[in-house]
Amino acid sequence: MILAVKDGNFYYSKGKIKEKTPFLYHDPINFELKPGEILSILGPNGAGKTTMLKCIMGLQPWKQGASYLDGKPMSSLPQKFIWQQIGYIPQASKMTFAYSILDLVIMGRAIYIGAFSKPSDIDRKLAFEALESVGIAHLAEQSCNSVSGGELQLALIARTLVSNPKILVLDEPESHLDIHKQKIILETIQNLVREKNISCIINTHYANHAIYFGDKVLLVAKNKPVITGNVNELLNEKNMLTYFGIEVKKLQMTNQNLTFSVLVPEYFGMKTI
Ligand SMILES: Nc1ncnc2c1ncn2[C@@H]1O[C@H](COP(=O)(O)OP(=O)(O)OP(=O)(O)O)[C@@H](O)[C@H]1O
Repeated sequence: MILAVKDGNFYYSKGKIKEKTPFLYHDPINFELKPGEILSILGPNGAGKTTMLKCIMGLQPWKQGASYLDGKPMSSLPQKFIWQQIGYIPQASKMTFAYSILDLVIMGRAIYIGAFSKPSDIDRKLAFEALESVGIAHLAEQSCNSVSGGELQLALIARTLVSNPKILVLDEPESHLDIHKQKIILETIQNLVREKNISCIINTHYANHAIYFGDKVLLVAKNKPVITGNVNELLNEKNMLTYFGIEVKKLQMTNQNLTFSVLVPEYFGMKTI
């Protein structure tokens, strides 16, 4: 399935104020995402990344332009069909329902379970395996209300895994996770994309995570051109200064004949150890 956005732009209406509201993005959004591709969206706080994800999926209608699934305008497609294709994981938020973590994940199977049917043993098994794959199977019977924000985030990712989406959309999935859980999430996303040949859009504050995926990036910031392209070309010292106002060094490391790039903020180099 190919997801495309053509000439997308958006503004939040200012209630009754008649003045013309400027567009949130300096330029219209344009990209095409094929199976097996990962697009990382990077930009400072308030640049409009979450809004962009919502517009891309149709949760927030573009004020200009449109999103397309396999060439068909998303606005013309049934909601049920769209949500069978897209697995969306919003930013972590506290759940107020007393479901168990396992039940939360089983809900991800809803599109495969008949309206009047109960989840089968297979649904339960798949849900448990998804919890294992993100490293929190030990929390299966615990209530959603009694786990940490990061653990809940992992459970929401597991819930999306069991629904077998063709397009995975994640809004800052690593933001509440410790460094080991971040690794699990990054590897899980990359394996899913490769093995199931799905596509993925991820909002992230971690430029190095985008480099890890090594695929496409979209850079956005207030009053700056929106640019899209290859991670290795766009995530450089000049663009980090332009889009984030921070000086970084792009370092190259070689390990077992593989060369990796990493962006290191200059302030790390200013301290003497
Ligand atoms: N419902 C809303 N009504 C009006 N303005 C909004 C609304 N939601 C967000 N905004 C504003 O739109 C801008 C973009 O918000 P958005 O949440 O998309 O940014 P973001 O890049 O995801 O930020 P962050 O990195 O901090 O999560 C911000 O200035 C925000 O205050």
